[in-house]
Amino acid sequence: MDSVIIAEHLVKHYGPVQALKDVSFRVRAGECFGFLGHNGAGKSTTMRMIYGLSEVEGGRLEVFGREIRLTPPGVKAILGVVPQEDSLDTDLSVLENLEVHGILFGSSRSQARQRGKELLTFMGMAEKENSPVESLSGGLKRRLVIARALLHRPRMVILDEPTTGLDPEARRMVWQKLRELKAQGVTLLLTTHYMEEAEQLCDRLVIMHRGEILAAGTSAELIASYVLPEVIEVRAPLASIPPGLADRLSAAGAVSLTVGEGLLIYAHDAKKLYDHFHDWGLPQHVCYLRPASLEDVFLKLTGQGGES
Ligand SMILES: Nc1ncnc2c1ncn2[C@@H]1O[C@H](COP(=O)(O)OP(=O)(O)OP(=O)(O)O)[C@@H](O)[C@H]1O
Repeated sequence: MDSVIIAEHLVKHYGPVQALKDVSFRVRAGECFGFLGHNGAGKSTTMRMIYGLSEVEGGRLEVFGREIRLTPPGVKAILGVVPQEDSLDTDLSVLENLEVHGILFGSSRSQARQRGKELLTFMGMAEKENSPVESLSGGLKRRLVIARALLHRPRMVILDEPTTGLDPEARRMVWQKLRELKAQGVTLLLTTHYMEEAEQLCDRLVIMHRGEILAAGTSAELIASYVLPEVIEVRAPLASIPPGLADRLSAAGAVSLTVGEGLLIYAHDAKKLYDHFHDWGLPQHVCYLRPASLEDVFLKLTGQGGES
Protein backbone atom coordinates (compact mmCIF):
# COMPACT_ATOMS: atom_id res chain seq x y z
CA MET A 1 0.00 0.00 0.00
CA ASP A 2 1.17 3.57 -0.75
CA SER A 3 2.81 5.49 2.06
CA VAL A 4 1.68 9.10 2.14
CA ILE A 5 4.11 9.98 4.92
CA ILE A 6 7.57 8.48 5.32
CA ALA A 7 9.46 9.68 8.37
CA GLU A 8 12.99 8.36 8.92
CA HIS A 9 15.18 9.10 11.92
CA LEU A 10 13.61 12.47 12.73
CA VAL A 11 15.46 14.51 15.33
CA LYS A 12 14.46 17.80 16.97
CA HIS A 13 15.90 19.89 19.79
CA TYR A 14 14.45 22.92 21.55
CA GLY A 15 17.60 24.31 23.15
CA PRO A 16 18.82 21.63 25.54
CA VAL A 17 15.54 19.61 25.28
CA GLN A 18 15.60 16.77 22.78
CA ALA A 19 11.96 16.62 21.68
CA LEU A 20 12.46 13.89 19.04
CA LYS A 21 15.11 11.16 19.11
CA ASP A 22 15.34 9.05 15.96
CA VAL A 23 11.61 8.90 15.15
CA SER A 24 10.61 6.73 12.16
CA PHE A 25 7.15 5.71 10.90
CA ARG A 26 5.08 5.38 7.73
CA VAL A 27 1.46 6.37 7.20
CA ARG A 28 -0.57 4.57 4.53
CA ALA A 29 -3.14 6.22 2.29
CA GLY A 30 -6.66 6.06 3.74
CA GLU A 31 -5.80 4.83 7.21
CA CYS A 32 -6.23 6.42 10.61
CA PHE A 33 -2.76 6.55 12.15
CA GLY A 34 -2.35 7.47 15.80
CA PHE A 35 0.34 8.83 18.08
CA LEU A 36 -0.37 7.80 21.65
CA GLY A 37 1.67 9.37 24.44
CA HIS A 38 1.71 11.49 27.57
CA ASN A 39 2.30 15.24 27.59
CA GLY A 40 5.78 16.02 26.32
CA ALA A 41 6.15 12.73 24.40
CA GLY A 42 6.87 14.60 21.14
CA LYS A 43 3.51 14.11 19.41
CA SER A 44 2.79 17.76 18.60
CA THR A 45 6.37 18.35 17.47
CA THR A 46 5.98 15.51 14.95
CA MET A 47 2.62 16.89 13.75
CA ARG A 48 4.02 20.41 13.42
CA MET A 49 6.86 19.13 11.25
CA ILE A 50 4.36 17.46 8.94
CA TYR A 51 2.26 20.57 8.48
CA GLY A 52 5.16 22.92 8.25
CA LEU A 53 5.26 24.82 11.53
CA SER A 54 8.48 23.20 12.68
CA GLU A 55 11.63 22.66 10.65
CA VAL A 56 13.03 19.14 10.19
CA GLU A 57 16.33 19.36 12.05
CA GLY A 58 17.65 15.88 11.35
CA GLY A 59 16.42 12.82 9.45
CA ARG A 60 14.14 12.66 6.44
CA LEU A 61 10.46 13.48 6.05
CA GLU A 62 8.45 12.78 2.92
CA VAL A 63 4.83 13.97 2.68
CA PHE A 64 2.78 12.90 -0.36
CA GLY A 65 5.94 12.08 -2.29
CA ARG A 66 7.75 15.36 -1.55
CA GLU A 67 10.82 15.31 0.64
CA ILE A 68 10.68 18.33 2.85
CA ARG A 69 12.57 20.28 5.44
CA LEU A 70 9.83 22.90 5.78
CA THR A 71 6.49 21.86 4.28
CA PRO A 72 6.03 23.75 0.99
CA PRO A 73 2.69 25.42 0.12
CA GLY A 74 1.85 22.72 -2.49
CA VAL A 75 1.83 20.07 0.23
CA LYS A 76 0.03 22.29 2.74
CA ALA A 77 -2.88 22.61 0.31
CA ILE A 78 -3.65 18.89 0.59
CA LEU A 79 -3.47 18.83 4.40
CA GLY A 80 -6.23 19.89 6.77
CA VAL A 81 -5.10 20.81 10.26
CA VAL A 82 -7.06 20.67 13.51
CA PRO A 83 -4.67 22.19 16.07
CA GLN A 84 -4.87 21.69 19.83
CA GLU A 85 -6.21 25.23 20.38
CA ASP A 86 -9.50 26.08 18.65
CA SER A 87 -8.32 29.49 17.31
CA LEU A 88 -11.80 30.48 16.10
CA ASP A 89 -12.77 34.10 15.46
CA THR A 90 -15.11 34.85 18.34
CA ASP A 91 -16.39 38.08 16.72
CA LEU A 92 -17.93 36.10 13.87
CA SER A 93 -20.79 33.64 13.55
CA VAL A 94 -20.28 29.94 12.89
CA LEU A 95 -20.81 30.20 9.13
CA GLU A 96 -18.78 33.43 8.87
CA ASN A 97 -15.81 31.64 10.42
CA LEU A 98 -15.95 29.11 7.60
CA GLU A 99 -16.54 31.76 4.92
CA VAL A 100 -13.50 33.80 5.94
CA HIS A 101 -11.30 30.72 6.00
CA GLY A 102 -12.62 29.53 2.63
CA ILE A 103 -11.86 32.92 1.08
CA LEU A 104 -8.31 32.72 2.49
CA PHE A 105 -7.97 29.40 0.66
CA GLY A 106 -8.92 31.08 -2.63
CA SER A 107 -12.70 30.48 -2.87
CA SER A 108 -15.21 33.20 -3.80
CA ARG A 109 -17.56 34.32 -1.01
CA SER A 110 -20.52 32.38 -2.47
CA GLN A 111 -18.44 29.20 -2.97
CA ALA A 112 -17.07 29.48 0.57
CA ARG A 113 -20.59 30.01 1.94
CA GLN A 114 -21.98 27.00 0.09
CA ARG A 115 -19.11 24.72 1.12
CA GLY A 116 -19.40 26.02 4.68
CA LYS A 117 -23.10 25.11 4.79
CA GLU A 118 -22.35 21.64 3.36
CA LEU A 119 -19.76 21.04 6.06
CA LEU A 120 -22.00 22.28 8.87
CA THR A 121 -24.58 19.76 7.69
CA PHE A 122 -21.93 17.02 7.58
CA MET A 123 -20.85 17.90 11.12
CA GLY A 124 -24.48 17.81 12.33
CA MET A 125 -24.61 21.49 13.27
CA ALA A 126 -26.43 23.16 10.36
CA GLU A 127 -28.90 24.86 12.73
CA LYS A 128 -26.01 26.69 14.38
CA GLU A 129 -24.84 28.56 11.27
CA ASN A 130 -25.87 32.01 12.56
CA SER A 131 -24.93 31.42 16.20
CA PRO A 132 -22.06 33.41 17.66
CA VAL A 133 -19.02 31.15 18.12
CA GLU A 134 -18.88 32.17 21.77
CA SER A 135 -22.27 30.54 22.41
CA LEU A 136 -21.07 27.08 21.28
CA SER A 137 -20.25 24.23 23.66
CA GLY A 138 -16.72 22.79 23.62
CA GLY A 139 -17.89 19.85 21.52
CA LEU A 140 -19.52 22.09 18.89
CA LYS A 141 -16.43 24.31 18.72
CA ARG A 142 -14.32 21.21 18.00
CA ARG A 143 -16.74 20.15 15.28
CA LEU A 144 -16.52 23.64 13.76
CA VAL A 145 -12.70 23.50 13.76
CA ILE A 146 -12.87 20.12 12.02
CA ALA A 147 -15.31 21.57 9.45
CA ARG A 148 -12.89 24.46 8.91
CA ALA A 149 -10.03 22.00 8.28
CA LEU A 150 -12.14 20.31 5.58
CA LEU A 151 -13.05 23.42 3.55
CA HIS A 152 -10.44 22.80 0.83
CA ARG A 153 -11.16 19.04 0.61
CA PRO A 154 -7.79 17.89 1.99
CA ARG A 155 -6.52 14.35 1.33
CA MET A 156 -5.19 14.10 4.85
CA VAL A 157 -6.41 15.63 8.10
CA ILE A 158 -4.02 16.07 11.02
CA LEU A 159 -5.74 16.26 14.39
CA ASP A 160 -3.77 17.20 17.49
CA GLU A 161 -5.67 15.82 20.50
CA PRO A 162 -9.08 16.28 18.85
CA THR A 163 -11.18 15.43 21.89
CA THR A 164 -9.15 16.63 24.87
CA GLY A 165 -11.45 18.31 27.35
CA LEU A 166 -14.71 17.08 25.76
CA ASP A 167 -17.35 15.16 27.68
CA PRO A 168 -17.90 11.50 26.69
CA GLU A 169 -20.92 12.24 24.49
CA ALA A 170 -19.21 15.07 22.59
CA ARG A 171 -16.13 12.87 22.19
CA ARG A 172 -18.19 10.05 20.67
CA MET A 173 -19.80 12.50 18.24
CA VAL A 174 -16.36 13.64 17.05
CA TRP A 175 -15.26 9.99 16.70
CA GLN A 176 -18.30 9.25 14.56
CA LYS A 177 -17.51 12.15 12.23
CA LEU A 178 -13.88 11.04 11.96
CA ARG A 179 -15.02 7.52 11.01
CA GLU A 180 -17.27 9.00 8.32
CA LEU A 181 -14.36 11.04 6.97
CA LYS A 182 -12.16 7.96 6.82
CA ALA A 183 -14.93 6.10 4.98
CA GLN A 184 -14.72 8.87 2.37
CA GLY A 185 -11.04 7.98 1.82
CA VAL A 186 -9.46 10.79 3.83
CA THR A 187 -6.25 9.78 5.64
CA LEU A 188 -6.33 10.72 9.32
CA LEU A 189 -3.36 11.38 11.54
CA LEU A 190 -4.13 11.99 15.17
CA THR A 191 -2.44 12.43 18.50
CA THR A 192 -4.10 11.42 21.70
CA HIS A 193 -3.47 10.47 25.29
CA TYR A 194 -6.78 8.63 25.53
CA MET A 195 -6.38 4.85 25.25
CA GLU A 196 -9.99 4.36 24.20
CA GLU A 197 -9.68 6.95 21.42
CA ALA A 198 -6.64 5.16 20.01
CA GLU A 199 -8.38 1.77 20.24
CA GLN A 200 -11.63 3.03 18.72
CA LEU A 201 -10.23 5.04 15.84
CA CYS A 202 -6.72 4.05 14.84
CA ASP A 203 -5.96 1.33 12.30
CA ARG A 204 -2.34 1.51 13.40
CA LEU A 205 -0.58 3.52 16.05
CA VAL A 206 2.74 4.28 17.63
CA ILE A 207 3.37 4.63 21.35
CA MET A 208 5.60 7.67 21.94
CA HIS A 209 7.45 8.42 25.13
CA ARG A 210 10.06 11.12 25.80
CA GLY A 211 10.74 11.75 22.13
CA GLU A 212 10.97 8.10 21.09
CA ILE A 213 8.68 5.58 19.44
CA LEU A 214 8.57 2.58 21.77
CA ALA A 215 6.24 0.37 19.71
CA ALA A 216 4.17 0.39 16.51
CA GLY A 217 1.35 -1.71 15.09
CA THR A 218 -2.37 -2.30 15.34
CA SER A 219 -3.86 -2.33 18.81
CA ALA A 220 -4.23 -6.14 18.60
CA GLU A 221 -0.62 -6.57 17.42
CA LEU A 222 0.68 -4.42 20.27
CA ILE A 223 -1.33 -6.40 22.82
CA ALA A 224 -0.13 -9.71 21.36
CA SER A 225 3.52 -8.57 21.25
CA TYR A 226 3.91 -6.84 24.57
CA VAL A 227 1.52 -8.32 27.13
CA LEU A 228 -0.03 -11.68 27.98
CA PRO A 229 -3.64 -12.20 26.88
CA GLU A 230 -5.18 -12.04 30.36
CA VAL A 231 -4.56 -9.72 33.27
CA ILE A 232 -5.67 -9.93 36.90
CA GLU A 233 -6.62 -6.61 38.37
CA VAL A 234 -6.64 -6.40 42.17
CA ARG A 235 -8.65 -3.41 43.38
CA ALA A 236 -7.69 -3.15 47.03
CA PRO A 237 -5.43 -0.85 49.08
CA LEU A 238 -1.88 -2.20 49.11
CA ALA A 239 -1.98 -2.41 52.92
CA SER A 240 -4.73 -5.04 52.69
CA ILE A 241 -2.75 -7.33 50.36
CA PRO A 242 -1.38 -10.42 52.18
CA PRO A 243 2.37 -10.04 52.84
CA GLY A 244 3.35 -13.37 51.22
CA LEU A 245 1.61 -12.59 47.92
CA ALA A 246 4.59 -11.01 46.18
CA ASP A 247 6.73 -14.13 46.78
CA ARG A 248 3.93 -16.47 45.65
CA LEU A 249 3.41 -14.44 42.49
CA SER A 250 7.06 -14.39 41.58
CA ALA A 251 7.37 -18.14 42.32
CA ALA A 252 4.49 -18.64 39.82
CA GLY A 253 6.40 -16.58 37.22
CA ALA A 254 3.92 -13.69 37.39
CA VAL A 255 4.83 -10.00 37.10
CA SER A 256 2.93 -7.48 39.18
CA LEU A 257 2.74 -3.71 38.87
CA THR A 258 1.45 -1.33 41.52
CA VAL A 259 -1.10 1.04 39.99
CA GLY A 260 -2.93 3.57 42.15
CA GLU A 261 -5.02 1.69 44.71
CA GLY A 262 -4.24 -1.80 43.52
CA LEU A 263 -2.16 -4.23 41.53
CA LEU A 264 -2.03 -5.46 37.96
CA ILE A 265 -0.80 -9.04 37.62
CA TYR A 266 0.48 -10.50 34.38
CA ALA A 267 0.93 -14.28 34.23
CA HIS A 268 0.93 -17.02 31.59
CA ASP A 269 -1.88 -18.91 33.25
CA ALA A 270 -3.75 -16.06 34.87
CA LYS A 271 -6.93 -18.11 35.38
CA LYS A 272 -5.07 -20.79 37.37
CA LEU A 273 -3.40 -18.13 39.50
CA TYR A 274 -6.73 -16.40 40.08
CA ASP A 275 -8.20 -19.68 41.39
CA HIS A 276 -5.45 -19.79 44.05
CA PHE A 277 -6.14 -16.31 45.40
CA HIS A 278 -8.75 -17.38 47.93
CA ASP A 279 -6.29 -19.87 49.53
CA TRP A 280 -3.61 -17.16 49.55
CA GLY A 281 -5.81 -14.85 51.63
CA LEU A 282 -6.86 -12.45 48.87
CA PRO A 283 -10.66 -12.16 48.64
CA GLN A 284 -11.83 -12.93 45.12
CA HIS A 285 -14.37 -10.09 45.13
CA VAL A 286 -11.52 -7.56 44.80
CA CYS A 287 -9.87 -9.50 41.95
CA TYR A 288 -10.92 -9.31 38.32
CA LEU A 289 -9.70 -11.44 35.45
CA ARG A 290 -9.92 -9.45 32.21
CA PRO A 291 -8.47 -9.48 28.68
CA ALA A 292 -5.31 -7.37 28.24
CA SER A 293 -5.83 -3.93 26.68
CA LEU A 294 -3.79 -1.20 25.01
CA GLU A 295 -3.55 0.46 28.41
CA ASP A 296 -1.58 -2.57 29.67
CA VAL A 297 0.85 -2.23 26.76
CA PHE A 298 1.22 1.50 27.44
CA LEU A 299 1.79 0.89 31.12
CA LYS A 300 4.34 -1.82 30.48
CA LEU A 301 6.30 0.26 27.98
CA THR A 302 6.19 3.66 29.67
CA GLY A 303 5.80 2.63 33.30
CA GLN A 304 2.89 5.09 33.58
CA GLY A 305 -0.84 4.66 33.04
CA GLY A 306 -2.61 6.69 30.37
CA GLU A 307 -6.12 8.17 30.40
CA SER A 308 -9.02 6.07 29.21
N1 LIG B 1 8.45 25.64 21.34
C1 LIG B 1 9.06 24.89 22.26
N2 LIG B 1 10.08 25.39 22.98
C2 LIG B 1 10.72 24.64 23.90
N3 LIG B 1 10.42 23.36 24.19
C3 LIG B 1 9.40 22.81 23.51
C4 LIG B 1 8.66 23.55 22.52
N4 LIG B 1 7.71 22.73 22.01
C5 LIG B 1 7.84 21.55 22.65
N5 LIG B 1 8.85 21.60 23.56
C6 LIG B 1 9.30 20.49 24.41
O1 LIG B 1 9.52 19.37 23.57
C7 LIG B 1 9.06 18.17 24.19
C8 LIG B 1 7.99 17.51 23.31
O2 LIG B 1 6.83 18.37 23.29
P1 LIG B 1 5.54 18.09 22.40
O3 LIG B 1 4.64 19.28 22.55
O4 LIG B 1 5.95 17.69 21.04
O5 LIG B 1 4.91 16.84 23.15
P2 LIG B 1 3.44 16.28 23.08
O6 LIG B 1 3.55 14.81 23.14
O7 LIG B 1 2.71 16.84 21.94
O8 LIG B 1 2.80 16.83 24.43
P3 LIG B 1 1.38 17.56 24.63
O9 LIG B 1 0.40 16.45 24.76
O10 LIG B 1 1.60 18.30 25.92
O11 LIG B 1 1.14 18.47 23.48
C9 LIG B 1 8.55 18.58 25.56
O12 LIG B 1 9.61 18.38 26.48
C10 LIG B 1 8.25 20.06 25.40
O13 LIG B 1 8.37 20.74 26.62
